[in-house]
Amino acid sequence: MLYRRVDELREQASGRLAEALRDNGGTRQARVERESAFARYAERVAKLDAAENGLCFGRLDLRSGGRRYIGRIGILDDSDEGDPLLVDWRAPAARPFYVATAAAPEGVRRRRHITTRRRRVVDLDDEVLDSEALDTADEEGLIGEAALLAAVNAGRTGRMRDIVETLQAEQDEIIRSDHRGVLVVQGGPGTGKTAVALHRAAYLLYTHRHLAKRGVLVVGPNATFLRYIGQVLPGLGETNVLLSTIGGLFPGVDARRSEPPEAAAVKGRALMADVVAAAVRDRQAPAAGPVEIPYGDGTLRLEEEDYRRAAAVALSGPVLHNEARRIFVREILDLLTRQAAERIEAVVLDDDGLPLDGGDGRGVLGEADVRALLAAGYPGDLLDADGDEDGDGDGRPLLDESDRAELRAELAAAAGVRTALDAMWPSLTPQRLLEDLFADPRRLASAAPGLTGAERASLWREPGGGWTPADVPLLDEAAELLGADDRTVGAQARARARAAAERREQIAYARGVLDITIGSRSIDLEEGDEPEILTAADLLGEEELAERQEVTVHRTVAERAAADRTWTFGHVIVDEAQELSAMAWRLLMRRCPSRSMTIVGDVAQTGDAAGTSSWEGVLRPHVGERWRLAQLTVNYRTPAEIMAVAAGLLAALDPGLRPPRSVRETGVPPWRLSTAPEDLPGILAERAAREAAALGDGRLAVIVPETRLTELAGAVAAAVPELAYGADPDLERRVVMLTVRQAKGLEFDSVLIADPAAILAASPRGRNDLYVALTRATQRLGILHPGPAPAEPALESVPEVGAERT
Ligand SMILES: Nc1ncnc2c1ncn2[C@@H]1O[C@H](COP(=O)(O)OP(=O)(O)OP(=O)(O)O)[C@@H](O)[C@H]1O
Repeated sequence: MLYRRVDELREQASGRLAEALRDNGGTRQARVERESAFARYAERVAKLDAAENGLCFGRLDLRSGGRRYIGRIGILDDSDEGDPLLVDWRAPAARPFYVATAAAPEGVRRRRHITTRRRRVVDLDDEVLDSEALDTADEEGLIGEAALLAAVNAGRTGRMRDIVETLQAEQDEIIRSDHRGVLVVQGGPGTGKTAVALHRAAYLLYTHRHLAKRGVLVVGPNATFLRYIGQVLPGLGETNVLLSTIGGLFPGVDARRSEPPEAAAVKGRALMADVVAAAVRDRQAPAAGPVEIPYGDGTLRLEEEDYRRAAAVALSGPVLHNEARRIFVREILDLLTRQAAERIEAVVLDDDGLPLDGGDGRGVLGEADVRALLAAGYPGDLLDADGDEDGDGDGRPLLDESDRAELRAELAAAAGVRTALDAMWPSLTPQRLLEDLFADPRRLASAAPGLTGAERASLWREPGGGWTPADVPLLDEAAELLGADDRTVGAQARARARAAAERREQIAYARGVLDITIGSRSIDLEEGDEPEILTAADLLGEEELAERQEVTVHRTVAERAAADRTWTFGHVIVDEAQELSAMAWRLLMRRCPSRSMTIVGDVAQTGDAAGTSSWEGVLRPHVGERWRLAQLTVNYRTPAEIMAVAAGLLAALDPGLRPPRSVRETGVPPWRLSTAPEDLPGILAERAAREAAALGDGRLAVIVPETRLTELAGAVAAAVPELAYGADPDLERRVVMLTVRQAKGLEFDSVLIADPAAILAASPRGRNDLYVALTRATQRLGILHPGPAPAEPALESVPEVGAERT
């Protein structure tokens, strides 16, 4: 019945879409009508398509006798009242499906999980929530246990799936949290932090429609991870979302360069904000003695105190470097014009202030200059201006205003003046500021007195060669202090003129849409229509509607946001947030002035040297105490057998940390195998081939130390040709080789870890890294180590297998 209704709705929407496409009436009104209909029906069809699989997955039988179906979207019947046939999982009426228990049934008598394959119901699972059930209630407090276990045991595909069908109560609480500020979701590996964050984004976009206008930013640790989670939100019908790494958040910069972790760690420190600020200040008229500026065949001269005074004027207001430069340039040009004018006057006036006939070589300007001035018409003007005809030398300036303006313009264009200004106070892009800073140890020493010599040395590099992810927050910091440089200002002015013209058109267009929507309300209103679209016409002004049109007709919110460094988002989600440096947090906070953020992470999994070990330390500078912590405690990924090993490592990491409780056991213990060091590549290849064959359609990851990636990939690829590896490996391949850094946030049916001792030794956070590697598997785990097991009790506890078994 539901699919029949979906078909009807899709047919209606497609019919209208086709009509809009077919109709090519040429009047403006017709065009407006067509485009508006097109955007609306295209979106409707896309939402219906996204909901096709697993359309309805739940049923609530209420104690009051009613019945409610829960699904991916809301659907109304075709009656005049438009009664709900299917309740959207995000609607308040769906909530009991996720939270009702026998102890707190929330008016529910029976909860049914419905499993479908295509359009067929293939399984049902009922829970009766009554007092009898209370006696046998699941101590684990799991909701819809059978469906949940089926979901967590299912083979992986290399793409994250949504979990709307089996969300658990502690997850639902976070997803629907009405907390407006920063919500931190802390939980061990596999507790569904990523899943919860994405579902929260979908929930917020559904519940607070205005958020769609500013969009949601989802920040993840790397491109591979973003691709892994990339389908979840579109699959839930939400598209106003920008997925990005921190390195991707500075438009125009592709931060792919790599650098030693120590350099990245230095760049991530909060102190770098002061370094960048000092680097900018150092470019604002630094003391350098008198400045001589060649002009004509003489020189103009600025005393230090002159340009320092000009700098003080430029910095007297709250202005950015490049804006202040415009004031500084104005002041300096005033000074130079006065100086040049005086010299001209000194040349053309005699001691009594009376004009001479020509240059006599006195003053700074030579005869040639004076001849040039004469040729340019100055003396003619001078003589007139000075009332030369009566020869009274009445003290009025020789150069009138237009002469001075001309002289000023000439000075402004003179190469010598420009070079001097550029040296005293250059117009800077963030890129130029940082390139100059990193390339010059003296600049660094001046801007970064708080860093040690070795730390400063780690930052040194030649200009050019691209940017690293850790540079991006510094570029952003610099952009905040610099403002638009001269070239950008010109380009912006042109773009503004274009945008103004476009906007005028959009407003006219919006007016048309407004008229149509209001005028044809009764015709337009149909079941399944989002009521807010209709009321929007009553509530929105033309301006706002124009903005909406811009969104739907021209570019999506995500596209606009991606291209604009100063875009601020309605909500920001940060995944693997423990990896972010203090500087990255500063950047993110600027993107979200409302501080409406969901931050998910696990401090025990921090691998980045610049990463965090305490949420409090990270957040206090930005939100004080105004953040809330929510905890997830159940691990849906890693079976108990594997988690026992990881828990041992966690205890060694920090006895205060508790591992999450695994939701299931598989009966398959992890294993380890010791090889002769030289045999590791060969045996690893053989094991990978064997494991891949046993997995069928499942996914296998081989996690290796970064330093051995190339060597081991070569060996394994010889035995498993489909192996994916490299900078951005294809996770949909059945077998993939990854470093720990790449494996973060991902999961696989089976995992092989090669050379754990090298992973432990590779960084000061080696144990955290190994903990991450150990917790990637949903079913099976094997560890191969050259020589004896590393001296970690947790690893030693893993049963060792002979080379011939496993
Ligand atoms: N309620 C649920 N129903 C079904 N599957 C779930 C549920 N919660 C989590 N999962 C599954 O558990 C796995 C782990 O989830 P997720 O990747 O979100 O965990 P995480 O806490 O972000 O892990 P990590 O910190 O290791 O990155 C995913 O496959 C997810 O689909």
